[in-house]
Amino acid sequence: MVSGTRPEIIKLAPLYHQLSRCGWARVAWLHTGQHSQMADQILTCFDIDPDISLVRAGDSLLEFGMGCRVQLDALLDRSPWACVIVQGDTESAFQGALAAFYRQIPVAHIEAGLRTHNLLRPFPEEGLRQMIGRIAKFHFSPTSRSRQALLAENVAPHSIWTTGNTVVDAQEWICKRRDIQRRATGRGHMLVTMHRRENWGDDIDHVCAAIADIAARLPDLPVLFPVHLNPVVHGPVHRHLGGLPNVRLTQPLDYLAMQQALADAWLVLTDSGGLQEEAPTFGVPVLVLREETERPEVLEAGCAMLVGAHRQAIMDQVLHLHADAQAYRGMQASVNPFGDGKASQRIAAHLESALRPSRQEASCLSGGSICAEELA
Ligand SMILES: CC(=O)N[C@@H]1[C@@H](OP(=O)(O)OP(=O)(O)OC[C@H]2O[C@@H](n3ccc(=O)[nH]c3=O)[C@H](O)[C@@H]2O)O[C@H](CO)[C@@H](O)[C@@H]1O
Repeated sequence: MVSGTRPEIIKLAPLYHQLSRCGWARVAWLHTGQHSQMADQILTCFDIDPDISLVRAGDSLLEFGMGCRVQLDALLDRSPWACVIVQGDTESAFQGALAAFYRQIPVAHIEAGLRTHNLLRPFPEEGLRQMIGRIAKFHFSPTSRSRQALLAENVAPHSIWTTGNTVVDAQEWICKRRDIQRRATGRGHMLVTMHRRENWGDDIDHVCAAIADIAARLPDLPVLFPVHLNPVVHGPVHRHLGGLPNVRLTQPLDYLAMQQALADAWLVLTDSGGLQEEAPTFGVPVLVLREETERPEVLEAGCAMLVGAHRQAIMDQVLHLHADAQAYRGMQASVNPFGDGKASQRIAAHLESALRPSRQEASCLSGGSICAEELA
């Protein structure tokens, strides 16, 4: 399993534990180092100690990607890997898939088929996810819509399984173990996160201006903003919002704290894919700080709305939901449209049926009595 960023670790962790328990497979967790501090928090949260950690070859995405490719190829050459599992749309996922593809090792793509069909938004994730979809052998799509997107790209139907998103499995995993439930009295806070590349620059300024407007108009509404460590985000957010009495800027939260923050939220403002999928678990409405989403299911379920990075649109929607209790209730999801918490079980079962050696092969592999001719 090859991953490197916070969201990948969260969405691969349930599958890692599922496969580690099943007995028919030996699973290795490879961390690429794309995220460091944010990744360490999450790995600890999910009791995962990587079997292999790459050395990050540089700060730019180019240097990182090149370093990944060289190290991954050497590692894949060393052992007879049956499959490389990647998740989503990051550089780590793409490099893991590409290195496996060049060695003709089957690639299993988790969260396959999400599309905005706009290669510039999100950039470069939309392109990376499509390219992984081109070279993967096993496609695990969260919803029927993502399955349809793969079929429209001529991905073979028998190589696609619709399983739900493992993000809901991860929530269930942590909520059971750490007793996450709503503890806020009263309305709760407005939770804000931003990190997407296409929002960098003016868009961050516009969103921060909207949050400052809201903080001034609704002084009794606490705002919680865990600020992504990337300096392109961290700088402007602290410049615009630092020092406002009802806006709390924090370090990125560990996963446990983030789920508790979601459970206690009145409203979520985010450009995060994962948060669009997680908020419905707690029935919290989402205003998506993007022009499009590869999660239209959340819009169709009525529990999220696109507001882009438009200062006035963000302000209007927040004030509307704050004033109109009926409109707010209409956005509170009753079920999560992205999954039922059993996606990792389904994925593990499909991988077993596709990869587990037959009895004969297993015997031959272990040097047993059955010989190669019988296998032939
Ligand atoms: C285009 C797009 O949408 N791509 C997505 C992107 O992931 P994302 O947009 O969801 O990224 P983030 O928002 O960084 O992560 C979110 C997770 O992090 C937790 N979190 C957040 C803040 C914090 O302070 N503490 C935390 O614990 C939070 O609960 C959630 O689970 O890449 C993934 C990998 O390829 C893809 O799967 C995924 O489609």
